Amino acid sequence: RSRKLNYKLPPGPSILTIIRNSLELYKKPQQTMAKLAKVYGPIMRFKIGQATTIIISSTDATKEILQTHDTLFADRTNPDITTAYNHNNYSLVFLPVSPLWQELRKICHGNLFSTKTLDSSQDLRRKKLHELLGDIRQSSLKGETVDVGRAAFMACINFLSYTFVSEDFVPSVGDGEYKHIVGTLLKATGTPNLVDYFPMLRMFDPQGIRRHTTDYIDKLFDVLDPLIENRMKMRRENDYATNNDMLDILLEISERSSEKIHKKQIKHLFLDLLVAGTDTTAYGLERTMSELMHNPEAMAKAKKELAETIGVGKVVEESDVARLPYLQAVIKESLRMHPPAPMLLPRRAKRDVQVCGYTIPQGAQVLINEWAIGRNPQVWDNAHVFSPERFLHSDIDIKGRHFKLTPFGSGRRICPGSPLAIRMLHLMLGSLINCFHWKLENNMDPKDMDLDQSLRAIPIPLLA
Ligand code: HEM
Repeated sequence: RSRKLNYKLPPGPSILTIIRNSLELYKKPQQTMAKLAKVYGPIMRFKIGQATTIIISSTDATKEILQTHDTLFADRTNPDITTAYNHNNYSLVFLPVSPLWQELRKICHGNLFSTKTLDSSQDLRRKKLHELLGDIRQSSLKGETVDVGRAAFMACINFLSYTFVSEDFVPSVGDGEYKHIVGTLLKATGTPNLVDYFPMLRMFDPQGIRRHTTDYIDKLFDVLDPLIENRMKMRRENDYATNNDMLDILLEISERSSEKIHKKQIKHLFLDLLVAGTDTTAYGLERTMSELMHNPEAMAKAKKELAETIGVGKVVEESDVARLPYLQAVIKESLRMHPPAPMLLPRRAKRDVQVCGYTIPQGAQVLINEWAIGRNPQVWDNAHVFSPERFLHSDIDIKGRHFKLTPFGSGRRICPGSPLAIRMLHLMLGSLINCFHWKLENNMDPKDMDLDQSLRAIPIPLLA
């Protein structure tokens, strides 16, 4: 009897249902999966070609996967695209748990994203923040509309490139082109690739996804290669003074022990960090600004807190954030309703694993529908209402310990960049609303906003 129960597979839609919903699945995957989960349950199986995917939208199952059985789900599925440039052999995001992956995680945790390192690189981000605010001030003087998503994207690239190499990538590649490169890489990672479902098509690369990706990685490496070479040369000079950036830290580790990390791994690591960190953080910022504009009461409270704590018109410092509990609650609430990685990143079952009474088969790809959990009325009171207050007297955090809110994942593969992402989000959001008043383009009423659309708004400066 129990044996039979042990081998129960999760239910799931038939191939016909999948085909019928394919356009919607492609355009709004997390919403469509949430709708299907209402019919098939919170542990749902999709089988297309040779690939089995399990979609999870319950907190219990999330906890079992990310905590109880973390070691059995710690590898990722490797989409064909990651084989471009042999990235799969170096990638922190896609390597299976292995000595190299462990070394890279250790470097991230102990060096790149440690509190000490991030504290000592704050000046670099402060400089970039002032530039962002300067650009917005220029727009405000001309009464120009700001495309908030685009401004956020460019700011995140600059924040990251400065934190990584103390230089802007943008001038070397050209502003629009960089967005295009990262945008294309991200789109390619998110585009369903026939090869992943039907591996025999691999040699034909029918959608050209691997080909395109290789071209774009090429462009990014054309920027990174000379940057790294140049720094290596400079470091050999006697009077070299460190930049306090991540490239120096990585080269120092490499000089001490080249088997830990070498030049090629450094550029693959930067590729991962840029692709994983830019769009997610920019999306988080844009959606939070949209929610605040749509909810004037929450905006007023956040502004009041800033005015009382640091003074109107002042730029937020990283050290101010601990004294801004409402701003922190706003960001948590936005990550609940608009997780930038709505299905987290895929995990892979190492062997058959029992989860909440079902067997997840070995090799299955497992996706957690974070978006559906964040909007589930059985998990959250007034799940569809933006209410930062829910976090004010609650111990729920975003560190992967509370399985109803894991926008950065949890367990061994939890996002290593979250300490930097959280700093960037608070700095940018706090300063944008403390230094400017914002109104929607064309006098649009905030009540009529479509919160999934890009945000276009006009800044009006607030003087210190
Ligand atoms: C709001 C911004 C961000 C969100 C919501 C986010 C979310 C995530 C999620 C959900 C995962 C998968 C976790 C899991 O499997 O349990 C992840 C992994 C990762 N993230 Fe982030 N991330 C953000 C920003 C960043 C930044 C700024 C960086 C680096 C600069 C970064 C680097 C990475 C890397 C390298 C991984 C792969 C780790 C591994 O597989 O071992 N992320 N992120």
